[in-house]
Amino acid sequence: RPPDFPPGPLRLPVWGNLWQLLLRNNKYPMKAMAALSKDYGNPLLGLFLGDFPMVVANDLETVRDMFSHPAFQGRPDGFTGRVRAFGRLHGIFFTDGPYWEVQRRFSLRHMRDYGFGRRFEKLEALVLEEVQGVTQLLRANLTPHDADVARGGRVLFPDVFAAASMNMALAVLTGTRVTPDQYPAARVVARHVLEFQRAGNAGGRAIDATPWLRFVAPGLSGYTAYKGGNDGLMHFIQAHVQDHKDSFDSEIIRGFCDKYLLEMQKRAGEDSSFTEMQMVLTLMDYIFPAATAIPSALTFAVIFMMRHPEMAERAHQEIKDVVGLDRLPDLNDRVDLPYTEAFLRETLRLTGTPFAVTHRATEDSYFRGYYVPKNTLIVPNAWAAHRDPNVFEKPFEFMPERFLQQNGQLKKKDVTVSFGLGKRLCAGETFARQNLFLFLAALLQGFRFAMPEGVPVPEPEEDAMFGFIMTPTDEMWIEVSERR
Ligand code: HEM
Repeated sequence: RPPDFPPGPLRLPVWGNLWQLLLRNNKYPMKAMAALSKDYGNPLLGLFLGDFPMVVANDLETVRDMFSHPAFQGRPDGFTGRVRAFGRLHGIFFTDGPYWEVQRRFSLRHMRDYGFGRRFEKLEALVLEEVQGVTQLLRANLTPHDADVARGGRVLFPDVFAAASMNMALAVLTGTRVTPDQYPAARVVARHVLEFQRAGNAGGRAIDATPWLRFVAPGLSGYTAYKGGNDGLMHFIQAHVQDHKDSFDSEIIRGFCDKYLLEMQKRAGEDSSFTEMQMVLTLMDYIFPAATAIPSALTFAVIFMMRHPEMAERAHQEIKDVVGLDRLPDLNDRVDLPYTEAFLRETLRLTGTPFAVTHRATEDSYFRGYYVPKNTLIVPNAWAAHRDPNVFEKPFEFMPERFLQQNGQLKKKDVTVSFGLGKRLCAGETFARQNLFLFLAALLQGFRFAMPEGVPVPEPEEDAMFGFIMTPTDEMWIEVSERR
């Protein structure tokens, strides 16, 4: 252990402290880390993942400071990032430094033109069409293309949201959408991406410590799911890119993909980071959270609706009073629906990304008086931060009202870190929050949900699946009834 490194257990051979984490809790590494941090009486834990030093923050204040530390804005250069793009680092999630800055800034600046990250009537209308499509399906107005997600009065979650959610991102990225006859194929892609999400996240994975595991145990190490999930999405995106290249017209820019092609044309001959591979990975980075994080968060919200019917009822009444039942809630209603918004925030607090996405120290530095060498893995344990008893009363309980003032209005400040903080803040936060709200409000307005007889309602704290994001239990067929 380096001198002045944060406290932690003895480093063991091969996997370093992964052994102790697995012993402590082999299902949820974020819980194992929180428990170890308690043992050492310190919110900051110093561990080793194989040969990599790793520093983990385990309470809200330390997590927030960690996110903002200027030396902690890198990403690990490891197996997880490189395997996505044939051994190179591309895209937004897994890059850092000037390359990442240029690419993140370019994507956000130009995606804004199509409504990403702001209010934009055209995109909002399109999203509401997608919400409408899902509510039609939930009302059992089924088309021949719905058989994979709706049968016998039951609907498959989170898959039911996948195509609609991908369409919202495609509207910005390519200006196209998947038509209902292509929904089953799009849902297969989203399933692949879900496997990718579940296989990922340095900080809990043996394959990051010992990449050779993929040769010995490709299935068990998560390699097959990770690589398969990535390749499934890559083929989907590459087909879109090929279509856009074939029909490209610099006078008619249909979305971010065309903007990127134009930029590549402008920079032809230059040694620049604007390459086709970077474009493909950027599109993938914006579509994979849309295909999985939004459907998973909505499914968790449905689970909380089943676990707390009285709270679903309260939100329903709020929507009924403000919007009525004859039209879908829209973004203008958002400010008048504080309980619905609080329901969403509470869902994200208790689910979401357990470790955000692992960061990397880009130089030797000190944090909270401890030495953190360059290239240390930086892990903000958001799971623990969101259960910090010094900040959240009854932290394990689902209590939307914790986000409300006495007068029922939303609290001005939201201290949670569901989307991270600082320079690496989730690039899709506004887009995600807006669209999650629109879908959730429609679900609360129009429907009740129940597990089939004899099947218990899941308890996310015990049975959600770990990965980059927490995802709901697999194969959730839920009974849906319409509110009248
Ligand atoms: C429930 C929904 C979502 C949650 C909870 C969420 C959360 C997060 C978190 C915690 C991070 C990592 C922040 C960090 O490294 O410190 C992140 C990164 C990111 N998110 Fe999201 N996200 C969601 C949806 C979306 C959506 C819908 C998109 C795009 C359409 C998106 C795009 C991104 C991108 C591109 C990054 C990488 C940012 C970077 O490395 O610079 N996210 N997200």
